Amino acid sequence: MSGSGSVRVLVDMDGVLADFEGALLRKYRERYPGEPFIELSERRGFLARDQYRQISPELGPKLSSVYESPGFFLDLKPISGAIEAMKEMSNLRNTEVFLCTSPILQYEHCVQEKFLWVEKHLGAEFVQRLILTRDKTIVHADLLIDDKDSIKGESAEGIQGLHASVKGESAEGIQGLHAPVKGVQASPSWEHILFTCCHNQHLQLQPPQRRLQSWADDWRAILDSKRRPN
Ligand SMILES: O=c1ccn([C@H]2C[C@H](O)[C@@H](COP(=O)(O)O)O2)c(=O)[nH]1
Ligand SMILES: [Mg+2]
Repeated sequence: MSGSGSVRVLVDMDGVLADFEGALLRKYRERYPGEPFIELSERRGFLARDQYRQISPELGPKLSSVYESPGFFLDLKPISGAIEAMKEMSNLRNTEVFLCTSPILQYEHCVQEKFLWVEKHLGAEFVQRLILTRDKTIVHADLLIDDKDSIKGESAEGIQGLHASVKGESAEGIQGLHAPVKGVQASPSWEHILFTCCHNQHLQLQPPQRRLQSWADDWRAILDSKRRPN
């Protein structure tokens, strides 16, 4: 992947650099004080909206109205140690750092606010390193540090996932939409490092899958493990 001794790292934003879950719970409770809520220690599954929907169908849209509101993404607080780690990481020799984040489909505020958040907390030089994509599997790197437990996309694995989820469509239609592109690799180039977040902390990883418990954990050793000797 990267040259001898060098490493390219993708770092996710929500749940890794920015405290999405903490802000979501706090602002949801402010907006809907009488409604049931889920303590962060009880969160399960990547999409908070889905867990709220299981309590009651109308809670899903109520929850998403919070992160679709102007100012939500810009106001997110940095996760402890994240800013310091990013600055140190980007100053390491032979180390390329990119931010890689998926905007919500109601992108009106989210997209601009993600750029503004990066400039505010990390500085203008990191704005140049910001990748917004709904499919992280097609971005080439050695590592992806991300709190989402299952990252799917247009890799072969992702295509199978899409086929399985598009029930009732003819095979022809699915192939037309998601035909594998000649020469495209069958799986992402990066190793996914699961960043611990309230919604994934209970998950038991299967070796060789690895976690980063927090920014106080040894992220330097994880980067070094991907460096090829000179
Ligand atoms: O219930 C939820 C929880 C999260 N999201 C959105 C919010 C973020 O924009 C993305 C996550 O992006 P990552 O780059 O994977 O961190 O998911 C949501 O829509 N609903
Ligand atoms: Mg995330």
